[in-house]
Amino acid sequence: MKMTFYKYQGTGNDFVILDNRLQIIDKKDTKRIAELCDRRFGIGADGFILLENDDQTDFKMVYYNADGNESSMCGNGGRCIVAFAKFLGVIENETEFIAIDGLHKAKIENEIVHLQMQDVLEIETFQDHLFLNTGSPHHVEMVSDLKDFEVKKNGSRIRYGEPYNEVGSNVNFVNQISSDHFAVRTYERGVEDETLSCGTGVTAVAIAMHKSGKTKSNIITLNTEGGDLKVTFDSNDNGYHNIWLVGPAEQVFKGEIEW
Ligand SMILES: N[C@@H](CCC[C@H](N)C(=O)O)C(=O)O
Repeated sequence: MKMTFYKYQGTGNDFVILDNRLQIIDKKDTKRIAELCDRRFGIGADGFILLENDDQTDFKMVYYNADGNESSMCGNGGRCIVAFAKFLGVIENETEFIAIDGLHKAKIENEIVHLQMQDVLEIETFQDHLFLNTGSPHHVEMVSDLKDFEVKKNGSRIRYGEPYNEVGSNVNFVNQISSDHFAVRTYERGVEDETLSCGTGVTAVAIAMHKSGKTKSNIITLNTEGGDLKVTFDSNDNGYHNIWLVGPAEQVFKGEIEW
């Protein structure tokens, strides 16, 4: 059967998105999803996303990594699916939708998508890194020379090493630019490579930098290889609340695939 697909990107993290409100897609077809995400033999993307109906919210987001496996939350994909829902006429400028990690609020202002992330109540602090879950698991480590840093080599070593092993973690390497501005490069599990940006990753970095005292600000700019994102939050003794990931999300092209 022929299906229309849409390609979106959010700060260079790119996704194939399909409208699956009629439940046409075989969601267990890992091989087909991986083929579509392949940059040489397919459309090419870091992830694959389905927009589906939900009884209680405006829509449901189902997220797969480029390897074809359903995974945990994708922040940039979340911003892109909000833009897609508006494009389809499913929402106007404000929404509540459901994803694998729970309910998300979002709004679109001047083409910029603001996505509310889950509260972060647990952060593990180690000598050279922090570990936290912002919808997806993230290892956050500061490095001195981010520009020339070997993200794929070091990221994959950490991702497959102790204590993460096969389940893995995404790995973020960070440089501080100013009191409230950081540069980030991320190795993503499930893509098994560096991506140009990771939304749950920059959210984790902003919170980790605040937790470790590198910044006192609760409005943080994150510079990724694919563009700038902002993360804002409130914090108290219990953790981090009212967390918002803010940035652009753009439809790049659409086409037809055989499914
Ligand atoms: N690109 C994403 C993260 C997607 C999920 C991740 N690869 C995982 O499996 O944990 C983002 O923007 O958050």
